[in-house]
Amino acid sequence: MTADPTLREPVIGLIGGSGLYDIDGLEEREWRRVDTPWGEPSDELLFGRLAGVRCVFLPRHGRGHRTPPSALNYRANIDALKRSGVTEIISLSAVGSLREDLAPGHFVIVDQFIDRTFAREKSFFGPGCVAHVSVAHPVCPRLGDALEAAARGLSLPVTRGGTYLVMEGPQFSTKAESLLYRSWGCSVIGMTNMPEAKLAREAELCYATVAMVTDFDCWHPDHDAVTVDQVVKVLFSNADNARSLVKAVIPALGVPRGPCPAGCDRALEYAVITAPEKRDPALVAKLDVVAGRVLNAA
Ligand SMILES: CSC[C@H]1O[C@H](OP(=O)(O)O)[C@H](O)[C@@H]1O
Ligand SMILES: Nc1ncnc2[nH]cnc12
Repeated sequence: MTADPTLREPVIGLIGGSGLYDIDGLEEREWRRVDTPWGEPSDELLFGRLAGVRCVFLPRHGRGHRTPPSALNYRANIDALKRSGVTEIISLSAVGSLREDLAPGHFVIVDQFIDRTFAREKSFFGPGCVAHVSVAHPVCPRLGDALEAAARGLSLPVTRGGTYLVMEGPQFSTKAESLLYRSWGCSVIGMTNMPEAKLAREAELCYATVAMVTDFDCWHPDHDAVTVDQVVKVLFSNADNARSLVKAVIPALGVPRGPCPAGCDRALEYAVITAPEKRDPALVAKLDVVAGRVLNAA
């Protein structure tokens, strides 16, 4: 407990992408099933402490990598993390590079996304309770600062800022698509960070991604096509660096925190537009953990 009532003990949520199905070094570790009104999360969640700081880890594709990007239950994953007490989420994701200077092994702390996904549930809200949150700045700068400082402290090759193009997949891009995304100024490409980042914002959770480059996608003259074996080779060394990064950043994030300076934890303040008497009680009940702060306010 902290003496100052305006400060909260942070609980760090970690979403592990391809190649990251567990987190070592956790004390008091325990895998626990978490039920949600949105269905099943990708797997049980791993609870524990790193350097005394409470952490909750979720392997995005499940242990053994069972679920492809389009079939992930992003709503259940974010709800499960929030109902486990998580206050901020660090996503660790494999990506292809769309820039010559971002070679395999490079980490990019992205600050923007272009969402080209089309076959996913993208909101907790809907008929009976309509809300529109801002995702103009989808990444929490406070988390980005902490991740950048930790990565630089470890001398990891890291770039702060960049746009992550989120494609539907599961196939990798055509060369024409890859060239198009480069012409849009995108830095990296992957299949999972949307709607994850949008849902984290709806759930008023700070969110940041460490995009870990595994390949040059197919635009690069020296890399004709992406293959999983090529990706996997880099994935495991990236995963080792990601574990070191997590260990380095957690103590910095573990100090009692006030409100998010960027307002991530108040994203719903003016977002719900449906008149209280017109709201669907069943949907409002489902939204209890995600949006109870604003929906249940007197
Ligand atoms: C195995 S390469 C393709 C796969 O990896 C990335 O997923 P994640 O963000 O969970 O690391 C990419 O988006 C694809 O889903
Ligand atoms: N080139 C690529 N395209 C989409 N997702 C990826 N994940 C890793 N590499 C990727």
